[in-house]
Amino acid sequence: MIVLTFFVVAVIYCFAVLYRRKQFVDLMLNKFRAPSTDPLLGHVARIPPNSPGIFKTFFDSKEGWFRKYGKNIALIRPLYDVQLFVSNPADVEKILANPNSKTARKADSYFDLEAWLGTGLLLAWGEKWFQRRKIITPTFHFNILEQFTEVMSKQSDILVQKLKPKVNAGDIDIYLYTTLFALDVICETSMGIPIDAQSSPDSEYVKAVKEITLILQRRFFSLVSRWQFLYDLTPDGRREKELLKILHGFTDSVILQRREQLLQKKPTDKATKMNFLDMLLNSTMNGKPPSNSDIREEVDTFMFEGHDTTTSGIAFALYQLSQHKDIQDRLYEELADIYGDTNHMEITYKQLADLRYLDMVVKEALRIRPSVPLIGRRLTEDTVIDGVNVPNGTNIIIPIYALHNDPDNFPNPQKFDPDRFDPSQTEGRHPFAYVPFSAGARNCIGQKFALIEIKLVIAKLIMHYELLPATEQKSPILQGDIVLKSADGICLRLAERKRNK
Ligand code: HEM
Repeated sequence: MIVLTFFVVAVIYCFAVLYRRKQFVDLMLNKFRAPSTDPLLGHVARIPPNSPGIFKTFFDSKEGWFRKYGKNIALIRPLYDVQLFVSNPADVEKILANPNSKTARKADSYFDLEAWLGTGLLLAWGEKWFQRRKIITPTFHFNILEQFTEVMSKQSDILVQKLKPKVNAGDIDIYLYTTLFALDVICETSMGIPIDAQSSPDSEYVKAVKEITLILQRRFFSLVSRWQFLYDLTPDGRREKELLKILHGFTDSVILQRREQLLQKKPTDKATKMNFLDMLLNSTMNGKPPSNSDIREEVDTFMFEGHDTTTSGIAFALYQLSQHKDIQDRLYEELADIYGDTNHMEITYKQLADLRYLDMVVKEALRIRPSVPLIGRRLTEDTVIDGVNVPNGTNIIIPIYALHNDPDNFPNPQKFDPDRFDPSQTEGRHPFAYVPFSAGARNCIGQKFALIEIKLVIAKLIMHYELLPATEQKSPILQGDIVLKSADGICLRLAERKRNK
């Protein structure tokens, strides 16, 4: 009898919750435009079950939902779960620049990442986030970035050498090269551990990151993923566990090596004396040394955020240059004016600031193909969006890709045009129309680091090689697996740079 009563109460409770959620869905659909929904599956029934299909559904420049339904859309996931997509710059500003945003929670969907990244800086919120950000911020001080530039330069030279055999050798997938380069950079700079990924290209870690990000994207739309015990029984759930062993095993080994080096007081080299990992190992959290799991969650966060994002930024920028000879020539001229025709150029941190056209090229590359296509927040207070009072607790997704490719913000958005970022043309643009690194208190802590890395490697490659369009691939098939990627690689051809100076 007790069991039966419990069962009946539980069923009534579930129905009451669903009823309340349905009422909220109806309210949101009344206020925000969206395609028609299935009663149980919401919009998932209308979205193809594969990564490029999902991306196209939302972001296609002609047929995508943001073109059809406007800037702010209510997406309904199974069981009446509302995710409000907001891409009106004024509304984006309200969410990202909210003075309370330091305690802002990330959207619920981020917590699918928790098994991998723990509650490190990306997922943390409130006091924990505040303390961690304070400890980690000095890692990106000017003096340290200046030292990191030497490592980035060295790794760029290695990349140039690795690409030599590919000159006049047909199409290559440049993504495969930039991902190893970025992994080497993050390990040697932030962790103080050189891993030589560029010399051993079959990195298990890189493959595992690729696969887990795909799985996590599928999880966002899956019905069972809401219940961990059910999700664990699915093929994706089981595979995720195997991948986590590889990912955590890798970061554990990096931490261990660095601990041993520090104990023996033998820093690997001058350039990596002070780094992110040392800063963490020497820090105190709540008056105590950080535990192994405190350190690992931050290392996992940095390894992922610090390599997958820059990989995408570099690869898509090189792709755009291969497609636009005029822009590439102008960039080469700017570099050649400073470095002449030397193959052995050393670009310093200070010089990078003077390369204005390079800066515009990189900004435009991150506009048209932002490495992080979506970010999310959970409202911590009622907020008026588009004139509608959206209640505390609502999940908001900011589709950076849609914002950057909206003709109202950037006319003719599909055109790659670095001149958009000439200071004469940026006047009057809403400051929140362009947010590749997000904005506000929870912006990207690695922004400066990333920009140096991207600029340096592009400059070195352009000085050595001419980038030409691929013969086979028409245009990369985009997919947003947390970080923007391409289903069929990012292809181009290389030729020896013809010196004209
Ligand atoms: C092109 C390169 C990069 C892009 C486009 C990028 C973009 C972003 C964006 C959009 C966010 C906000 C995420 C959110 O709101 O959920 C973010 C956060 C973050 N990024 Fe980056 N990122 C890049 C490179 C890096 C690098 C190189 C590092 C580390 C060395 C890094 C570390 C982080 C961390 C730790 C956070 C969380 C910050 C916080 O919440 O306090 N990122 N990044």
